[in-house]
Order: sequence, then C-alpha cells, then structure tokens
Amino acid sequence: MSFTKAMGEVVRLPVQHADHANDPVLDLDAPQTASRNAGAGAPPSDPPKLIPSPFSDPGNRDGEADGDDGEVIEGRVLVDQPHAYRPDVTARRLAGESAKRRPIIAPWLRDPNEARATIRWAVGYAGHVTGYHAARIPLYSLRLALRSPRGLYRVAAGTWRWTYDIESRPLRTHAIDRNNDDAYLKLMSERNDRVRARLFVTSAGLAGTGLAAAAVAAASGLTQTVVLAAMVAVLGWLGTPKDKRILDTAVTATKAPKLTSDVVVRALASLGIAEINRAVGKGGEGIAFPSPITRDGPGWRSDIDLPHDVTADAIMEKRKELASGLRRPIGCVWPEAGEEEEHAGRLVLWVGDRPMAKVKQPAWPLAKVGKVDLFTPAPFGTDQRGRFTDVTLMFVSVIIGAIPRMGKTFILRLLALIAALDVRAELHLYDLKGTGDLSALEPVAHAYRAGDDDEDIAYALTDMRALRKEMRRRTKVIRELPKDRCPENKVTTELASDKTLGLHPIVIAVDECQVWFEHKKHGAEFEEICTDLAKRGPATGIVLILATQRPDKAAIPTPISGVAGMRICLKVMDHTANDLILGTSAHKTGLKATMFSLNDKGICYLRGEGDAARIVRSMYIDAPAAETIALRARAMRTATGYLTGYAAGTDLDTTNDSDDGATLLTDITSVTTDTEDKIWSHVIVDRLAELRPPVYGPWAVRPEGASDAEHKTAKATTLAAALKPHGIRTVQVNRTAPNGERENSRGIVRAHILDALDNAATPGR
Ligand SMILES: Nc1ncnc2c1ncn2[C@@H]1O[C@H](COP(=O)(O)OP(=O)(O)OP(=O)(O)O)[C@@H](O)[C@H]1O
Repeated sequence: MSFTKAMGEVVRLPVQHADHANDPVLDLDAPQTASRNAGAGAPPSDPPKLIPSPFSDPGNRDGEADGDDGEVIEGRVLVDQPHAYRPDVTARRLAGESAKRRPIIAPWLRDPNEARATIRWAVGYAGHVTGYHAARIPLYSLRLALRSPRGLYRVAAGTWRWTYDIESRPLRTHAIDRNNDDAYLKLMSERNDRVRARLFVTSAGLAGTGLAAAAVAAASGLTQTVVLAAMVAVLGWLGTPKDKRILDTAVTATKAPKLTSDVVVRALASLGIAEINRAVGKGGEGIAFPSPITRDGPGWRSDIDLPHDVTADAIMEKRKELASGLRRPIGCVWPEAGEEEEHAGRLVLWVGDRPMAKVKQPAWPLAKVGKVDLFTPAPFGTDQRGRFTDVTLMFVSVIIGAIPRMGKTFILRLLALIAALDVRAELHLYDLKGTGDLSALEPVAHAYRAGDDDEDIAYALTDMRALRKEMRRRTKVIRELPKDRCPENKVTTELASDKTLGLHPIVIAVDECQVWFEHKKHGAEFEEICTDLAKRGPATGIVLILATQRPDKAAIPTPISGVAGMRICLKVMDHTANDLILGTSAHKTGLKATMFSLNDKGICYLRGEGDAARIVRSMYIDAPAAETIALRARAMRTATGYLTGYAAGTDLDTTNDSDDGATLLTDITSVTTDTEDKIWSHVIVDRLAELRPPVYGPWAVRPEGASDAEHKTAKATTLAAALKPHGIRTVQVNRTAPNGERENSRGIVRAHILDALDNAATPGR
C-alpha cells in the first residue's frame, strides 16, 4: 500500500502487484471511471497519473474542466469531483435537525407558573430587603454620624495633599539624593506651576463652599437639616474604614457550590465502576459533556456521555455514592437517563441547590380557590426544578405503590381532593387500613368506609357491584348517543355535565387495596369487578385509583396493573415491585423508584401524564388542609345540587343487594360474544365453570352414570333454574355442532340477558 499527496490531499492507492502492474490506478472518488477504464479491455501502456481536478483550484470552482468529471485527460485521472466543493446542503440540514437548539426564551419565562413564582419571589425579596434596612435607618444614621469626623479629616487631608502636590515629593527628594540639580530645578518649577493652579482651584472651591454654607444658613430649617444630613452621610461614607460596612446583611445566602465538569468527573470516578476509572485514567477521555453545564431552575443540569461500556442505569443505581462523590446531600442529586432518542450512555444529572424534599413547595393553586374539570390537567406536584406537574384523571385507571410511610395515602387523598373539586365527580372512598386517612373527604363522599370488618366489606361489595351495573348502563347510553354528540364513543366534559345522561365522572379511591383482593370469600369477585372497571371504566367516565403498600401480584392483580393508564411509584425496595407499578421493563429502561431514599417522602415517578415518566414531589396537603378544601368542595356541590349519597345522608343500602343474579348475567355476557345471538345452555355452563370454577364448577359436574345427552340436559336444567328468577327463559336452539351434526338443545338468547341487565342497572343519580 502506498500513499501519495496531491495538492495537500492524501490519496490512497491500491497495491500494484506484479501481475497487475499495468492496471489503471483507481480514482477513489470515481469508481465508475475506474471500472470504465478497466472495462475498456486493453490496459493503457502508461498508468494514468492521479491529479487534483480543476475543481480543486479555488479559482476554478464553477467547475469548468478540460474534460468530463473523472475523465482521463492525457492519461491522467481527476481525483476531485465537482460535488466535493459544493456545500452539502442535505448533510447540513440533517446535522441541523439532530442538533439541539437552545431555547430563545429562558424556560422559567415560558412557563407562566414559574414566571409568576419568580416574580413573586423577586417582589418578596425586594420587600424584605427594603423593610430590613428601613428598620435600621436610625442605626445607620448613628454609624454615619460617628464616622463623619474621620471623613471630614480625610477630605481636608486629601485636599491639602492634592493642592500642595505632596505626591511628587519623593521625586524631588530622589533628585536631591542623586545631586541632580537640573532635574530638581525642573521638578520644582513644574511643582510651583501646579501648586499655583491648584491653589486657585482650592480657593475657588472654599469660596463656593463658604457661599453655599451662607445660603444654607439663611435657608429654612428643613433645607439645613437635609443638607446637614447629606453632608454627614457623605462624610460618614468617606470615613468608613475599608473593612467595615454601613449596611447590615439582610439576607444570608447559603450558596450551593457550582457544578463543574471536574466535579462531575471526580464524582463519577468515585463510584468504583471499572470502565469509568479506566476512561478517567486516560485523562478523562471517554466522559464527554455534549452541552454546557447550565443553571436549570434552582440547580445545575449536566448532560453527560458516559464511557462506551457504561449505561446511565449503572449510575442511577449508585445515586447515594454519586451524591457522596459530589459532596452534596442525596436529596439534591437526581441522575436520570437521557431522552428516549438518545443512546443508553447519556446521563442527565440534575443537582439541586437544596434537597428536593426540603425545598419549600409553592402553595397548591387549588388550596384556597378554584375548581377542577377532571377532563383537563390539574396541578399534582412539583418537579425537581420547582415547576408544577399536572395530572389528568379522566380516562385512566391509577395505581399507586410504595413501601410504608413514603406518602402513598397523601397522594391518594390529593387525587381524591382534585376529584372533589370537580363538583360533578361522584366519590367512592375506601380506607381499608381503617385509620381514617380519608375522613377529611367524608363531607363530599358518595360512598365512604374506613376499615375492613365484614360489614365494611359487604358495603364495598354492594357498591362495587352497583358500579359495575352502572358501567354497563353507561356503555349503553354512550352506544346510543348520536355521533355528533359522542364522536369518540367515550364521555366528554359536555356529556358529563348533562345531568339527564348520568355520565358524570365517578372516582373510586381505595387505600390498601390488597385487603379486597386477598379477601378469602370475596377476593375473586373484587378482582373481577375491579379488572372490569379498570379496563372498561375509563371510557365511561369511571376512574379507579388503587393504592397499596405491598406492590406485588396479590396486592394489585396483573390484569389490573397491566391496564393502568397512570402509575405512581414512590420508594420501593426491588425491581419487581418497581415494574409492577411502573410497568414491565420500567426498571431496565431507567425508571427506578428503587433509587429514592427513605427521606424522599412524597417523591415519586409519575408515568401516564405526557409521554415521559417524571420525578415529581406530590403537593403536601395535610389532614387539616384537606378538611378545609373538602368543605369548600362541599359548599360548591351544595350550591350546584351535586351533593349525593353518603355526604347527603342517603348512604348505600347493603341489605338489598341482590347482585348474585346480576353477576351471573354479567358472567354470561363475558363468556359470550356479540356474534353469538343464541347459544346452547350446556356450552355456556362449560364456559362459566372455566371462568369461575368455585362458583360454576359444580354446575358442570357429570351426574353419576349419565350419558353425554343426559349430562347436557342436566347442565341446561341447572342454568334454566338459575335464570328463572330474572325472568329469563331458555329456548330450543337448533344449530350445527362443531362435529358437523345438527343438534337441537336448550339454550339462551343473548339479547334477553343484555335486556335483563339493562333493566337491573341503577340510574345515574
Ligand atoms: N408530598 C409530601 N412532601 C413531604 N412529606 C410528605 C409528603 N407526602 C407525605 N409526606 C410525609 O410522609 C408521611 C407518610 O405519609 P403517608 O401516611 O401518606 O404514607 P403511606 O405510604 O400511606 O404510609 P402507610 O403505608 O403506613 O399508610 C406523612 O406523615 C408525611 O409527613
């Protein structure tokens, strides 16, 4: 392999083997030319020389060549193609598209809440500083008065030195010391001239001062006081020693240290990750900063490209060590994976000035005024930068998980308060821990229970069964609405406000939901109803919120966790719990609620609002504040005629719960499809037995010695008896069986079941 240099450009030439000695030398930029030459058959006797093309001549950029592109001219090949000198617009556009544009307007100015908060802070700060100093005016006056004689002395001495040119005395002394008569005489002459002129200026100044003093003496007492005060202030200021101040300090700032690339690299190197140490050992190569470290809210943001074999996950796992390496409290240090389109080694490190849990949160905008439309976002918490983060409760089911004492109940109560402030929302609240954490919301609850005694469970079961019926009624109402009123086949805020339709939002909030799902007798039914509500409820305006302090499959069954649209995860201990709440593979993709510390109370990952999951500190609303807000919500409901159920003194009647039949009817609809208008009874019984073996299993057991036909008849008889109380009769169904034979057996008409369910459904309100 040989290299040659043409016009400053290195061109690689192919090896010239003996048997290819006569091959043409290839133009690397123009393979077509080479192949054309090669294909010519007879190799030229002299290999063409490589020359820079005329386009490489800056004076010939317009591309006027002696021959075509890449042509052989007198046995020479042009290696530079014209396009090499044209600006590559596409490449530039592509590079521009992938480049990140920094915001023209600072982010805090674009967010109205943040801008308001900043302006509020600035006004408050200015007010405090003004008040602080105003209160100390007498002290400052005394200080100035005491220092003014010294100031007067400094003015007099300074004037004397200037007038008599004292500064140049060392020069004259130097001339005398060196017996330099000429220099001395010259200096003296200059000094005399200067002193003469300055004496004149000083005399004029003194005369002016005397006149001013006479004018002030003749003026009013107020003028004299003002002038005297100004003189004392100026002289006091001039008399202040260099190491002393006139004003005291109104605000002592605890300034957080600046985040620099050196600090970040040092902290990363302290994590004990071999690949990072290797990269740092090479002088920091391998850790890159794709954009400058900047202030971002009350902290610093650093985007970091980790060494090639290190992922952002590995750093997030070591948040505590990273905080130690940065010499900052752990609550200040928030490593996150870069955005989805970035590579796995992109780390976004945000280091706050103060721990997130300790930063004073702005007041909840809904604490004192305002109402909510559950179809639009409502403030839920603040992010690390102190900006409000919203949630939209409509059309999602919510799961909340954490280890105990991290703020799960506070979040559940906050969401219930948000719902309470939408007067249309019907609240069904269950505090299964039984400590009364949700009692603040009793004044607005449509259904409410604290505890897990038998009667509490019976109450909840009655309510949940009724809610499932309500959901069925709603699906029918929505189905029958004209397309122009309900184009998406789901509730809209306008439909929710139409009282005649009964499509108002229903919010069911359950704390410690594992108590329901692990209930020996009714666990399966709770699970089944909640799964149904979680799946089909959102479109009909029903929102199910489940919270548990033990996030596992028993506490939140997989069919429910699988469909939850909003996920809120505070600190958890392992990745299984993490993924159950935040979704499959969440831990792997960098959503790690395991990295929260025990001090991160109320801090959670919020997934389901917007595209990306976010770290949020929920608004801190304690019980007394929650009571005040709930009373305001109650007043709003009373005024608009929306106070119902428990809060209005008309609680659920659990003695009249005739849901067993409705459950059967619902089960039949869930084991059949819309396309099956008539179905044999024995087929339905088999499907029911499969759906809920403990309940329907016995219906499908073959009586001893019974033939197939007798077994079918026994199943049909059992089903007919169970349907009779609901006024549903079985009919003869003549169909072709899967084995191809015609069969005429008892069966049901599916529409009869749907009609019975619709008739049984409770009206909205
Ligand atoms: N947003 C918040 N900011 C600061 N502290 C909070 C926040 N939310 C909750 N806390 C604190 O966390 C503590 C525990 O809250 P909470 O009772 O909601 O926990 P929990 O997870 O429901 O506990 P348990 O599982 O035992 O019921 C509260 O006493 C409160 O002081």
